[in-house]
Amino acid sequence: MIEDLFANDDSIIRQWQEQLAKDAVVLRGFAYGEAQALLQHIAKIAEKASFRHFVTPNGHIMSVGMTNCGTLGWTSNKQGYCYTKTDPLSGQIWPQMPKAFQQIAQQAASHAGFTDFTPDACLINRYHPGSRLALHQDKDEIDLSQPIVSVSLGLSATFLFGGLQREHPCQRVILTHGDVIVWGGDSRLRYHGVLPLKDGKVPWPLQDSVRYNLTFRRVSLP
Ligand SMILES: O=C(O)CCC(=O)C(=O)O
Ligand SMILES: [Fe+2]
Repeated sequence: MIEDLFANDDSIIRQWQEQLAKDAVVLRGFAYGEAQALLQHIAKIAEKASFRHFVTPNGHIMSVGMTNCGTLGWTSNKQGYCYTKTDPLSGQIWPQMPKAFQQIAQQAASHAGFTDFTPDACLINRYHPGSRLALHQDKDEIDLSQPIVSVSLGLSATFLFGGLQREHPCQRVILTHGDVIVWGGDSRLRYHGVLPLKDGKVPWPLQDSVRYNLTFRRVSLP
């Protein structure tokens, strides 16, 4: 009864955890309280390093818009995938990783049992309805001892979380505004992807039909 009273009250942050596999967990609502600040930082970063659609090595234009912050940024072109210190569009170094980004990433990682996570790269993904991310492994990082921390903001998405082989079955996980997934250790190289984004209710303070995802990585060895 009491719960029903608060069911539609967005000022109450509900947080819980769901274990997906060994060393992989969804932290529901973990970034909800920081969401507005994170979105403001994304807008500032995009003023310096705008969202763009990378071409994959096989010539496909990605439907997800991407940019980066941190000392290294993930890029793709016909030659392959790599991390660069500068933005190939501007020739400038990538925007600094905001403190608020580092904090939420470190807190989420340590909540999931990975202490001392020190990300040096944050890939920022922007999805519009219809955008998708094919099943892949995050394996361009030299340091695979640290986890991936992935923060979802905006429209809900269906995240596919598979096994260590592409053919392994995938769990379908609905990720909503403020959810965080952490995967590392034995799960670090699990395949994952995002189904084509559906339009839906856009959470405050966003106005457009959009989903952002912050993916924090440790690329280089400490
Ligand atoms: O958008 C997501 O939830 C996943 C993003 C992802 O897998 C990546 O950037 O490598
Ligand atoms: Fe990924």
